Amino acid sequence: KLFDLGMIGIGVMGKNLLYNMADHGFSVVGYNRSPEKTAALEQGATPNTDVKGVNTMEDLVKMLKAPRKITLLVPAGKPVDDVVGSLLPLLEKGDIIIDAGNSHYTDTLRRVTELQPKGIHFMGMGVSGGESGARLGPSIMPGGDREAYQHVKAVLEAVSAKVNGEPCTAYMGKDAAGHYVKMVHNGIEYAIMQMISEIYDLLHRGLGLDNDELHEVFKTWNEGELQSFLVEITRDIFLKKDDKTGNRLVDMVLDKAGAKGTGKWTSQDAMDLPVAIPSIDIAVSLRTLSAFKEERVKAAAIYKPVIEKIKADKKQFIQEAGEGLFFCTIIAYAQGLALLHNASEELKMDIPMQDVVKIWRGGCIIRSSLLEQFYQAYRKNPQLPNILLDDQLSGLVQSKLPAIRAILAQAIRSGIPAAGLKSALAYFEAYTTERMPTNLIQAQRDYFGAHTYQRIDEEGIFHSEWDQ
Ligand SMILES: O=C(O)[C@H](O)[C@@H](O)[C@H](O)[C@H](O)COP(=O)(O)O
Repeated sequence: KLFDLGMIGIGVMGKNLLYNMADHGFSVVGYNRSPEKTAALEQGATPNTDVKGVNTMEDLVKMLKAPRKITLLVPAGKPVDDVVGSLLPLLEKGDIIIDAGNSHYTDTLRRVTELQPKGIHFMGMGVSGGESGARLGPSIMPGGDREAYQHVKAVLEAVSAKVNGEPCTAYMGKDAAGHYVKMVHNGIEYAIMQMISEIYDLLHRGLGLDNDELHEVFKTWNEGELQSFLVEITRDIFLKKDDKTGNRLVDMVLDKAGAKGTGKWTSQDAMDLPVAIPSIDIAVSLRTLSAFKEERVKAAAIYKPVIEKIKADKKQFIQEAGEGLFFCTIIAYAQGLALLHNASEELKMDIPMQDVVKIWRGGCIIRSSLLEQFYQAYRKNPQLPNILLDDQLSGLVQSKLPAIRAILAQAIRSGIPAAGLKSALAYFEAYTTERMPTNLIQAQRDYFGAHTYQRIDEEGIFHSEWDQ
């Protein structure tokens, strides 16, 4: 008997994705050196589904139908190269390796190029949705060789989340497009999480809402235009009790944010392209700053910051905070999607933007009701360089301006950082400014470094002796 698919890396994500495939009628083989792990894999499978565990790669390869389709869910970097290195001698022309981990797209590009001459298809595939997503329906972002994609299209569509019956997976483009799209997905995730945490700070330290009130606010927001996975889990987080102390667990969590790298990669790549994504950059930086806990405590002791309580009408401020978050969330997506649009052109990946936002409507961490509106915008204009240029969305964004300005004015008066929210408004105001003050920067650069400048009234490159 030959099996449909193989999985190398049966940790939580790998195992859950494998079970999801089996639950949709595919026969799957999971590889792990440890017989205990593979035995546990078989035992944990849904009864009457076709799950097999093996302890050698030889056995894995021998048991697969041609062309072999082997998914890797191992840590990014060297572990992926090690597995590919062990697999290669066992594979035949036409076989397909799918890296479903959070690999850096340049590694994927290298692997695609290295394996092509050997006739082995290497696909980089983003999988979003965490452990439960992998098990019940993630958003899946496959990229690479289109012919290879045709061989896995059916299983990916079967296991992915569904929105209006449509699968949250589609071909993301050439080469490393799948991992590039996933990287930017995570960059946007960082920005939105940062913005939600700042709104929490304004409502909690500023307006004085307690966890029950915060729960109610996010519960209401999740029933409206802010409906999204991140607002939904935030709603639930405020109610979670700490078994140890009886306090709310969120209050017991240390304010040092972790980061596994995808957010940083997004910022690094945007700087290189270049495309401006300040709200993602600031989210990465503030995770970094949060890790300097000891220094922050010292600084707080020196400056003794006093948070001035927000005295605004509670109901109205909460309303404005919701609209402000909505505004900033759109800006976070706008920056990430603009990066994807430009990177697709620069790296010749032909990323179908309307499919990106379509498959982000469900299953992934940044899924939200907003994605449907972005989908409509790209359907109208697949080459839209920035969603802020869409006439439908521009009206929506414009309508939230008074609210974001009102809450940021309060934030500044209160002494609450809100750097992510501020970056979103600043980006919007700069992006919608016909004449930025950068003429002065050009003058300064030419003054101290003869870096030249262009004129508004004449073609050409100019230099002036500014001190004469
Ligand atoms: O889409 C997802 O399912 C998540 O984004 C997933 O990929 C992972 O949870 C992040 O990589 C965490 O990233 P940080 O550790 O950098 O926050």
